[in-house]
Amino acid sequence: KSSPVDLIPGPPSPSWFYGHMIQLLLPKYYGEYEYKWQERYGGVYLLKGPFSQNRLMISDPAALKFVLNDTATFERSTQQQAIVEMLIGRNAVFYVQGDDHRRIRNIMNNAFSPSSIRELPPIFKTIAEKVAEKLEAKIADAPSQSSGALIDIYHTIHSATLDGVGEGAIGYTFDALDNKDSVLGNSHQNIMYAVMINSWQSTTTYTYASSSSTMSGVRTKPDIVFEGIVPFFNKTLLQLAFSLPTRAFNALRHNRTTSAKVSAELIDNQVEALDMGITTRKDLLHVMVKGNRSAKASAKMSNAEMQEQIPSLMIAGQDTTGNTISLALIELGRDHQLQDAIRKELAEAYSETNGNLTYSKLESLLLFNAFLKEVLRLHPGLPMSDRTVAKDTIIPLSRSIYNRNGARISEIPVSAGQHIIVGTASYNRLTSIWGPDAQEFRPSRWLKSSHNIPKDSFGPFAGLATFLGGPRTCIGWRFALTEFQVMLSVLILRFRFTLPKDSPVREVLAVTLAPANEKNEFGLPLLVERLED
Ligand code: HEM
Repeated sequence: KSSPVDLIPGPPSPSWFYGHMIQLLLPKYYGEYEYKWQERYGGVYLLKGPFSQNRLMISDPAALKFVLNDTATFERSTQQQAIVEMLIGRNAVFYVQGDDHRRIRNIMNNAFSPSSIRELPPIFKTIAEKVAEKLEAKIADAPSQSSGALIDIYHTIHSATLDGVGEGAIGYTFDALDNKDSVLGNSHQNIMYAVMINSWQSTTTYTYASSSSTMSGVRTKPDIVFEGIVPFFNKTLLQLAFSLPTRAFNALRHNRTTSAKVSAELIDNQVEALDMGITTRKDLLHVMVKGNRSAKASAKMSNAEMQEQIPSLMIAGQDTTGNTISLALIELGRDHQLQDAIRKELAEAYSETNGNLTYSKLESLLLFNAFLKEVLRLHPGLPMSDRTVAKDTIIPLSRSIYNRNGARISEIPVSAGQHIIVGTASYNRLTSIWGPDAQEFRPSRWLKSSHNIPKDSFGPFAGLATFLGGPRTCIGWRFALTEFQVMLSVLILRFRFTLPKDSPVREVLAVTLAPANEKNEFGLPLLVERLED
């Protein structure tokens, strides 16, 4: 059956079976094809999914804003929903829709407000100090007597962000940096690898304790085909698939049971503490439970709902932040001049405040924050998302395009069922917004007084699509930013990072954007040198 989007131009499909999905999801480095397509076709073009299904790729600002603001018409895609349901359940904030979503977000938004986030820097600082100690220990162990060593920092950073989301968001101590095993940590790590590697055929379960081993993290061809097939599954078939006795599904089931149990305990502890009059905890779950108690009955979350937000926050908050910090260190490791300038700004602030870099002080650092914005622009943790059109509608464009018949169009009709790719990374590189040097990493662009946030921009931060926008905006963007500021400031003040000249590291898509070597193993070897105090 022909569809109105058939007339939208796009690159020729290399395969009926895979469509463009191998090029889009599994290129040698992320964006190898996508950014060229964008250059050629602009802010909206047509791609093919598995079995040549139409997939409308959108990075046009007006179109994206329209799609993201109307969550009733543009729902999270069937595939995304199926995966969230398997991983967490139907109460997860990612899964719920409409009034339930609004009610749950209201209670959660309160917990993620600036006043709660302001309390987090000391928590992040303790974690960052532990990272620094680990790096120092590795430098001390290095065979050469120099002040530096080649260290794969990837897993240390990931443990740090697991600890960060544990202590900052859900009030749980993973002690991942101390290589401690924790029930929730083990289980969480297993499913993340199960999902990221090869969700449906994984023969290995990884234990958190051995997470320093490297592993392949990108999606395989069967995953992509599976993703294409999921929309054709009905609920019964999906549930049947979920009960298959493969290791990956075992890990998923095990994790759901474990995290439900631990989450229930965490909430009980919070309630108990509140009953005893303890209201001084700083983690966001504390604020959530407190807010929920005082909310009126119709606005409350049930216990079952509250429980599913705990694994939701863990899944959303660890890899995204861990990878972004790693990718930020790559940029610093490539450019010592920039690194030195940021270090100078940080050192001045550090001495002015006697080493107490508060939330407001960190917010005031111009170059450091320009750098973070540029990292979030070019390395968005989730470089794309999906939506499914729930009812026929017309998407406006900020720039008209020519359709396949040569007619100029400034809007695109779409039918129910149409799959849309939300091109976050592509939007962040639009030359119409960011200028002719949009592809270049240049933090100074944010320092120009003439730099304007684009008029069609959306989203909570700096006109970037990185945290998306509309009612489903990333709830954790301020949490993430504060964590980056604190962790990176501690590390930059103490160490100099260098990316080796022949480094094979590149950016790949493994649900989130991650650094990987030529064998698709996650990792980031950097030369780390201890600086004089
Ligand atoms: C650099 C770090 C991060 C990036 C790039 C990021 C990006 C995103 C994006 C793109 C979405 C929307 C997904 C979609 O609807 O398709 C999202 C949603 C979400 N994020 Fe983040 N995120 C980050 C960090 C965090 C952190 C630290 C937390 C929590 C501690 C968090 C919690 C969430 C939650 C709960 C949602 C679901 C919101 C909803 O559907 O209402 N994120 N994030």
